[in-house]
Amino acid sequence: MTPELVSRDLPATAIVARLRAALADAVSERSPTVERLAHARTSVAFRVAGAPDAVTLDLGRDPVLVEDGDHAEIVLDLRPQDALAFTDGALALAGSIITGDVGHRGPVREYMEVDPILRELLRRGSGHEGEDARRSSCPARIAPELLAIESRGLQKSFGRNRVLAGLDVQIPEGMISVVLGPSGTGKSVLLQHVLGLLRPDAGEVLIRGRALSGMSRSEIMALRREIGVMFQDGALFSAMNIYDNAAFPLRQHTDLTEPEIEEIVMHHLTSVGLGGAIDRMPNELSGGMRKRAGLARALVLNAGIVLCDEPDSGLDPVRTALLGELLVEQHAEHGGTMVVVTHNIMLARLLADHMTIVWRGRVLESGLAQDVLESDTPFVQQFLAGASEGPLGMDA
Ligand SMILES: Nc1ncnc2c1ncn2[C@@H]1O[C@H](COP(=O)(O)OP(=O)(O)OP(=O)(O)O)[C@@H](O)[C@H]1O
Repeated sequence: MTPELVSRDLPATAIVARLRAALADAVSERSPTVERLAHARTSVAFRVAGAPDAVTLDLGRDPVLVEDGDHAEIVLDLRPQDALAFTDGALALAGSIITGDVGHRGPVREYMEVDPILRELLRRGSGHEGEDARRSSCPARIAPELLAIESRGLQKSFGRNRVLAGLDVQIPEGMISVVLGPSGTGKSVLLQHVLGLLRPDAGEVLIRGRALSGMSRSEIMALRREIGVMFQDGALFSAMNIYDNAAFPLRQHTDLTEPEIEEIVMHHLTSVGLGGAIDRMPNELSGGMRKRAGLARALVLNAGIVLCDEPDSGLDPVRTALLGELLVEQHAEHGGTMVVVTHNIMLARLLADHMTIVWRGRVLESGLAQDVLESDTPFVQQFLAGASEGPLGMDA
């Protein structure tokens, strides 16, 4: 690779051709490693084995060579739905996303398997049908270093009500992951375990590879700062206006000055369409507005993981779709890992890069959304169709 590999002046088609070549090169004989940025959605750095330098490919500016061992990234400022346009050379590339720290080095293929954009680039760029088919099959298990959240054999009962029955969930870093399941199947209980609000009867939860069970109370409190939560009902403080609700986490967890807080809060409230409603009290808002205020509050700390518990509850289908689009937009802007818990299949289809179907406290199916949606497994088909006939019964 050379510094001329990608340049802003190149036409999109040339950028695509060069990037494809670089990616193809990267997963073949040179066997480089990829550096994953913990908070970035599509930032990837290639380090070519044996080369003295790492190459930074930043499509928003000229590429830069950095010294071996330094921070380096390739930044593709693309949303998943733009990946096809990008590979067709029809999309002009702009901007960049550079956030977080290098979190992992490993074979680029591992990263590729959980990053929908890289997968698509490589799949379409390879030109080998057989290889395409192999690459598009979702790995049964994702490398632990690439997971934002993992639950292993999680069990939880309330009295005689067994809610989680050995739940193995894998939430990959950097995507919108939807945990889909019918009411009462234990999705919210899972989120409470992730936040350290409930202790499992057996099994464990790991956040970015760290087991919650091994953490002290203060470490769990610190961890919660890394996790933004959009609660089911918005969970706004009724005595505070919208501005103060959104400012609350910043006032509680940071030393920022009020002007700095104002800048952040106004940015987020404006981006969720509430810039004109900052003085309103929660009871003066519609259900959809309360959700959006809750989302803004979940985002202000720029947490690497955002959990959204039933964001569609109480919303009609149109408002649900609008909120879904807002979540996709916000994720594209801020990156990170977004976990959406819902029983709404329409919302899941709209949002999910990755999907986990939970049934009776166990995982039925998990993988990249396109693979899960196309699964021919009878119980997944029945679940996605919402059909009463099939292997899933009341007592399944
Ligand atoms: N703190 C608790 N004490 C006792 N039972 C609980 C507690 N929390 C949850 N449960 C029970 O656990 C089961 C699963 O609840 P959970 O809220 O996780 O379901 P869910 O999948 O999120 O469903 P929904 O879509 O309705 O929110 C329910 O039977 C619920 O009554």
